[in-house]
Amino acid sequence: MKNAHFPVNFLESLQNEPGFNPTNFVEAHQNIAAPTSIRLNPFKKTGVKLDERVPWCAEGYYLNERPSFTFDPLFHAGAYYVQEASSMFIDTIYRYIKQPEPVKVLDLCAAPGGKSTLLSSVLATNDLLVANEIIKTRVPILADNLTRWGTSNTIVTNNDPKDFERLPGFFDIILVDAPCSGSGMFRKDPDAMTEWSEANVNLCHQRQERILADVYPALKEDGYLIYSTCSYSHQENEDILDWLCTQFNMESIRIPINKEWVVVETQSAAKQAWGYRFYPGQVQGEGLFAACLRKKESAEDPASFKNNNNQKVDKHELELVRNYITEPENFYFFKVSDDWLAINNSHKESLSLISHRLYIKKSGVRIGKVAGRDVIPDHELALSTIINKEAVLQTELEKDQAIQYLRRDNISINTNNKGWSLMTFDGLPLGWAKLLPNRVNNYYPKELRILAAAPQTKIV
Ligand SMILES: C[S@@+](CC[C@H](N)C(=O)[O-])C[C@H]1O[C@@H](n2cnc3c(N)ncnc32)[C@H](O)[C@@H]1O
Repeated sequence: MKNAHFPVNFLESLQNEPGFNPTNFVEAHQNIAAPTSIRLNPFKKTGVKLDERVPWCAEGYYLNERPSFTFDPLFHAGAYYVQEASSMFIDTIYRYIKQPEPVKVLDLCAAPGGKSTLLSSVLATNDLLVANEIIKTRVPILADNLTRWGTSNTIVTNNDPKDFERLPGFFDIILVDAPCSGSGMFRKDPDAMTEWSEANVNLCHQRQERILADVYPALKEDGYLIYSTCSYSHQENEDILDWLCTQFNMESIRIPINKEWVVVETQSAAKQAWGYRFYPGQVQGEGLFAACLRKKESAEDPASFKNNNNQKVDKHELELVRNYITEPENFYFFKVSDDWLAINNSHKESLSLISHRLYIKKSGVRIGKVAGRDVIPDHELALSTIINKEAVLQTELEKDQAIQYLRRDNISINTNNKGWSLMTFDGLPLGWAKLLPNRVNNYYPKELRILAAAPQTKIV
């Protein structure tokens, strides 16, 4: 990117920000391209070898160039997520505050799902992740990314932060990756510069306070709040930490960082709350601010949560669908309309509570519908990490065939097998097809199919 034209007053407004180096910063925006980075899915291992690690994230790697992810079947299989490197710092924070007991985690501002898939990688099966997005049109991308990731302990909701007051003291950890003025993304998205103004920074600050005040009651006593923005502005970062510590009796948590990362550790003016700033030109990544605080005061008694969700179960159908899941004894099976779903047993009660208080868009893994003695398997099952692959046919595809399949084109396969089959690439499922005597019916979801023309350059 050449000759970055920063908004009026932008650079001046950053002069006193901790660790800000205008020379490095301008140079990075004018002459250094934003690095490309991906985060591998620890539950979907492939033979891909990468060597340049993102230092603050166990599964994060830099790539030498930006390949066409759309034309990489492993991307569609959920083997990795394309994520800006600085954002992966949430991995360091989570691993530091991680408790031995099962936790309930809320990602309040979750779409498109970068930090949700990250959290989902570090959570155990008996931990619960609620990934929420307020904007309805952004929920499908969040749900699709989590479906690709394949974990079974996630619930996706579409609610306003205020609605979470219906779950007082419910969450052990809340991540608020707040909507912000977006200056941290200027290098990747120079168009964002046109929207920046000091007035907008102030509006964002007010909205951030409102979001945090709304969700605060849902955090348990001694629970952790992780706050992040992709803004450099004090008003949206350290000032928010001061406001939180003043308003809510929270204590700041200092996160150990390695000096070699060149992350800037800051403290807020009034309460000396710790924060972590990432500047392009100093770190290999974009702008990020992150901080972690702990709630000290008592929440409402979580024991007030009671539920009664004993659905009548069709035993014949249940027997059929159980076969599709590994270790079905660890799962609670339930129906939504005609679809069977499964979620870890430990989340049965949470699911029931949440379903009475919030608007659920996806929960656990959708297995499919029972039709007579058959199960029509769902796409979510194909991509999930709990599918019992021994119970289903599998057809391994070459790369060209995989792309045809992902385009939802007709594919021809030389096989004598018949019936539902997982279509796999490099051993990882991409979706379902039905093998018939003379043809293959492609059941890749229409809304997910590749529409783009093939790239001219070589795919790496
Ligand atoms: C920085 S983005 C989140 C990125 C996401 N955490 C990730 O890592 O992929 C902020 C999100 O907050 C949502 N948002 C916007 N206004 C909001 C509000 N008033 N309350 C809660 N969320 C809001 C946006 O739709 C957006 O998805």
